[in-house]
Amino acid sequence: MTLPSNPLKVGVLGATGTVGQRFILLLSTHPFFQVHALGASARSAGLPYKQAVRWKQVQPIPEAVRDLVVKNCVAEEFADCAIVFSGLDADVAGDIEQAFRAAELAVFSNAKNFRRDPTVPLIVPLVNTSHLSMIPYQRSQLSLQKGFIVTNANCSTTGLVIPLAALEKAFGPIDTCLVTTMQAISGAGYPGVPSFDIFDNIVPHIGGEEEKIEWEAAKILGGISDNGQSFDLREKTPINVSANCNRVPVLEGHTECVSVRFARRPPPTVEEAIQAMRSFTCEAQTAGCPSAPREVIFVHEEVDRPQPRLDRDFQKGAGVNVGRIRPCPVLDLKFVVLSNNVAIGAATSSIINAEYAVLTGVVAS
Ligand SMILES: NC(=O)C1=CN([C@@H]2O[C@H](COP(=O)(O)OP(=O)(O)OC[C@H]3O[C@@H](n4cnc5c(N)ncnc54)[C@H](OP(=O)(O)O)[C@@H]3O)[C@@H](O)[C@H]2O)C=CC1
Ligand SMILES: N[C@@H](CC(=O)OP(=O)(O)O)C(=O)O
Repeated sequence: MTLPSNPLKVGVLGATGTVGQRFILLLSTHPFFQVHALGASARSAGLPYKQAVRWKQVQPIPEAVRDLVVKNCVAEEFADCAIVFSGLDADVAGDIEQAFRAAELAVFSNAKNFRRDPTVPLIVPLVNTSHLSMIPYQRSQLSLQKGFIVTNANCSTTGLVIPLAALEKAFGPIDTCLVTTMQAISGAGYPGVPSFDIFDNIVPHIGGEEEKIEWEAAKILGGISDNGQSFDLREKTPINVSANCNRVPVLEGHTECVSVRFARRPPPTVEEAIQAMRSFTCEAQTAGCPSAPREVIFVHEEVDRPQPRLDRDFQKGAGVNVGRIRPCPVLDLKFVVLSNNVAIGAATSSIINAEYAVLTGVVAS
């Protein structure tokens, strides 16, 4: 593992948005990274950050970025950044991130645009940091020396696959998974869902969300071919996921009710599943990533937990909360997951991915 001798200069694209603001806060005290450049739309470019942003965080804007002038998202303006984090709106993220990669920049993105790309890793850092091994092939396909794109997953996918990974590690493949989400309004960015739609209400549709969860789980939980040139997408051990997604009047924290069936018979008991989740560890912890949670999965014993208001900030939102692990009379087991959609569901994941890339030499420090 290589610890950087000096802080690395990093850029944040979409710095004024919901995810961008979380990047700013997390990076302002980061031991490896120093915010050097901020990018957003033409509406914000040219303004000091404090003027461009509609700041919605509890903590004040960090001193070091208050007066940084926001730039247009063009690669030349970020040329001296070792890493660029992207919290860009998906409508523009595709072209911008591709241009940054072509300019030999290392891009860690929250946007959906490249998640299905056959050479782009889709990494939930508490599950599959090993997929970074695809980077040499991605670079070779584009004749690049340093540039690449790594994505992190949809926020609901992220909360789901972490307990699934723990269960699969202990008990082998899960073949069926039913999940019903209750997703916070911050997931829709700012200003997001109109108050008239969400106050005193539940909206039983989030465009494209169910398809993303159903597809992304297999890429994350699957392996990489022996030659390091393709993701296996679980062809040999299919994991069939069916998702129902709902927007609920919660500010932060996505809750998911999950039922699973294992390929192996007999399936694990509730006690065995609790033990597997509690003892689950990941490479990001072993490697010493500073933003990795101490406990990947915190299993609650109380019958009425996890709850978003009480549990979303546990471990700064970097791990996941699981509760109510119990037998399922239709499949094998069922449980509830709570993950912080703007932390491990977004900015924290990108940052841990970047920390791991630095520690393992994928990004030179
Ligand atoms: N919110 C969440 O929980 C999660 C979000 N994501 C993904 O992360 C990304 C950001 O989401 P979120 O922060 O919620 O979105 P927001 O709408 O809050 O922020 C979008 C950002 O994109 C910038 N932007 C918009 N248009 C352009 C443009 N033409 N050129 C350059 N920059 C532009 C905005 O800048 P300006 O202020 O100048 O308009 C703003 O900084 C999205 O792709 C989203 O899908 C992923 C996981 C979770
Ligand atoms: N769709 C998620 C947030 C999001 O932007 O997802 P994605 O990054 O997959 O587009 C939510 O509304 O809670």
